[in-house]
Amino acid sequence: METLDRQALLSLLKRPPLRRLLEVFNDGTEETRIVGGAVRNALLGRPVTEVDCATTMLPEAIVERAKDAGFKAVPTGIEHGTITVIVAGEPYEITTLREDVETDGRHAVVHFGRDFVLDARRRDFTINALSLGLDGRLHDYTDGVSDLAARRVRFIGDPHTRIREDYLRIMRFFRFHAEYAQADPDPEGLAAAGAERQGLDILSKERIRHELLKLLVARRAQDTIGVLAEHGFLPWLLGGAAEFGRFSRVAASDAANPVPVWRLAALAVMVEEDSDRLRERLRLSNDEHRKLVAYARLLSLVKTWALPLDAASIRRLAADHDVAALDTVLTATAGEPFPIVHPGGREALERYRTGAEPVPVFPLRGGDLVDGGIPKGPRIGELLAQARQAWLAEGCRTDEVYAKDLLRRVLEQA
Ligand SMILES: Nc1ccn([C@@H]2O[C@H](COP(=O)(O)OP(=O)(O)OP(=O)(O)O)[C@@H](O)[C@H]2O)c(=O)n1
Repeated sequence: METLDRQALLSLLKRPPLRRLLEVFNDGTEETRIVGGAVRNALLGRPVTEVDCATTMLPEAIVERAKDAGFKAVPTGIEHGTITVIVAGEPYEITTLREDVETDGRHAVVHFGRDFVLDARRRDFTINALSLGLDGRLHDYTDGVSDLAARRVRFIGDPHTRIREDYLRIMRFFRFHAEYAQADPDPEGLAAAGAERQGLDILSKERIRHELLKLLVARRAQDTIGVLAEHGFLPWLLGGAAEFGRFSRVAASDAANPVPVWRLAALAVMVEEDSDRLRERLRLSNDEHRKLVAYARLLSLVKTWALPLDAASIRRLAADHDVAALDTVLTATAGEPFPIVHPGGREALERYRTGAEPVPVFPLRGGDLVDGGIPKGPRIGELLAQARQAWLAEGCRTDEVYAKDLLRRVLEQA
């Protein structure tokens, strides 16, 4: 059992805007507490960036009281009873206590209540159901404290029932496990997640995307993605094959600054078509899609590169492609027979990746050709493209002598 940070928990109540908020929303009749992630993270001694509160007050009354106290109130999820109250520039979500009685696996029709116990029991995991009162009392109705101390993620009550209320909880189970747990996933939760996984199909792509990208960069993503691979979840989530070994190598090397899209590339992109499928399946942005395509192209390129990748090859690849994509490809494939990367190539890549050496930039512009007497028009683009190929083949030099000579050759040829 690890210790929990009670001091950090109580210091939440010392934050002046939060304290002020709780004082306004607690009186003899109404009660408001800090709930969920803020309590969990404070007890773990982790940073608390968002604070959610639960209250016995109804949404309209929250708005009215906030205004009386001079706080701004924005109804951000009024149908679920959520109002964002802004105190000294800091936003807090205050939600009326609820009991979700009707669910269809995606949405809940909310019934407001006044009972903190019922509100805790309708939540997903025991570690997410803790609440803290203004008086400093920690309320634990679901054994969340002992699970938190044991770094264990468990559903509240019957996992099947909790999952059927919202199938996204399958993803959340793995995401929270990867972020907070220590040992293997809770066997009951894992078995239920496997049995209910077909329900993921009814969820919106945006919700899956959100949880999957968070899971990919969670603290113990490597182990947890390994569990998903072992239990056959990955084809289900990704719609195609997965390369766990490549993911694992990237996750081991980028831990200080993980980027979800590169981890996704390593895990799920083998050929360019995978990028298109993932864009559709996970509603990726154009920029994310572009990165997956860059990864796919580099992967096929370096695997068939005729020579071992030395500093000159890396210089050329870096000049012509996305450096982060190149870095991810070479890290991902490091345990494979191809490509062969020379130490000099690795060092060069490291210099480009960290910015210690600038990535070479093609030194000619259309204007240089126009100044040299070529008429404006499509021919300029063609000549520049040819010159660029020559520049790449000749070592991507950027000095003035070379640039002038290149321009001279282009003009002669035209
Ligand atoms: N499908 C869901 C989503 C959320 N919750 C509850 O709503 C709270 C807030 O959800 P969310 O903001 O997603 O999680 P946090 O705990 O705040 O953690 P994080 O910020 O890492 O997402 C959770 O603690 C959990 O109690 C739930 O029971 N079922």
